[in-house]
Amino acid sequence: SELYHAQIHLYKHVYNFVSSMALKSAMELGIADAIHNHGKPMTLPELSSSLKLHPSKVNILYRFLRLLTHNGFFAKTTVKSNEGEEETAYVLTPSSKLLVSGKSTCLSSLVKGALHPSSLDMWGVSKKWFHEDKEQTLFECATGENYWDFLNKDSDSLSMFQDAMAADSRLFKLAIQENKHVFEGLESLVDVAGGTGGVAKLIHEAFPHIKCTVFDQPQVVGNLTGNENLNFVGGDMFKSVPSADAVLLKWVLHDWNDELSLKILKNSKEAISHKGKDGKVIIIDISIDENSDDRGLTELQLEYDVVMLTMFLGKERTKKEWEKLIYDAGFSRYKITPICGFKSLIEVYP
Ligand SMILES: OCc1ccc2c(c1)OC[C@]1(O)c3cc4c(cc3O[C@H]21)OCO4
Repeated sequence: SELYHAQIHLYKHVYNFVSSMALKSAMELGIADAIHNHGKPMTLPELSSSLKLHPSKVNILYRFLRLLTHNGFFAKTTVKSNEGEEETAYVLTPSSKLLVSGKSTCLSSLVKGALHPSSLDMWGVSKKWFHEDKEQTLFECATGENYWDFLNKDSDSLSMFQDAMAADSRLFKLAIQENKHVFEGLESLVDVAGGTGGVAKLIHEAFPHIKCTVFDQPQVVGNLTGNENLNFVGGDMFKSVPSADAVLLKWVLHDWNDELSLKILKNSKEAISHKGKDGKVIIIDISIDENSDDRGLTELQLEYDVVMLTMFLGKERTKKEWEKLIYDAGFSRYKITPICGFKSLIEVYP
């Protein structure tokens, strides 16, 4: 009946957080690493002892694994025990392979950061946030400070955040390999808000002749040293951007509203102005396709939009919104290419 399905729909959304927290627990316990290192399907007792859990926790581990297996993070098979009996054993799936540490595809630090209390606790004041007249993020409403100020004053949170960004950047390696043409012909590139240089290092590896500059706030790049073709420059992207043949803006503009994004794009346009028509700005961000029939992808993109809104007063943009922003910044042409996962690569030309 309609009432039955409406209840399932509502209750499922109430308890989605349990699936998020079960995933977080799997990451914290290192379940994916244990199964990966076991080298073959792993039974529950083998997994429990590998995780050094107290025997009383074996059934708790089973209940978490049952939910995570149902959600596609593990799969069940059977193995023969020494006595020749069939035993249930667990194997990794493509999703839990993203939790195997040490691999370039490991996203554990993103799971840790995105599900850290500093990202969740703010939701306790959402009603107050909706009813106040101040324009501030939910994070500021809850903590009294801007998220970036919070990161810059708490080195553990800053390194947790940077580890998360670096994890996502490592996956960007696949995008670079699939889109070499975007970087060919460039002699220099400045990675704006490039943090600790994760992306610049990937570009430098793939294109050693490109002179890469990582540009971020002084307290982020201050004590970082590069090499002959990879250097770090401190500054304020809202004032000016160091000049180069190309400016890279990966996961930056979605942190900022249109007015501030326009400022960053105009400064980026200035930075490539010496290259005339050959200069370009490369934006890596979500481009929401409202006509997409991939409801799961759109749900993730709209969830990211609310995360950016509540933490940065930022936004994820639709294709039309990107077009308006790009033209308002004075650029003449752009090209959007979907890249690995849920983001797009937008080449913008003066
Ligand atoms: O554009 C930058 C950018 C890109 C992604 C994310 C950002 C900001 O903040 C929200 C987020 O969900 C988040 C919050 C975090 C974190 C990672 C993390 O990933 C997500 O580590 C600590 O807190």
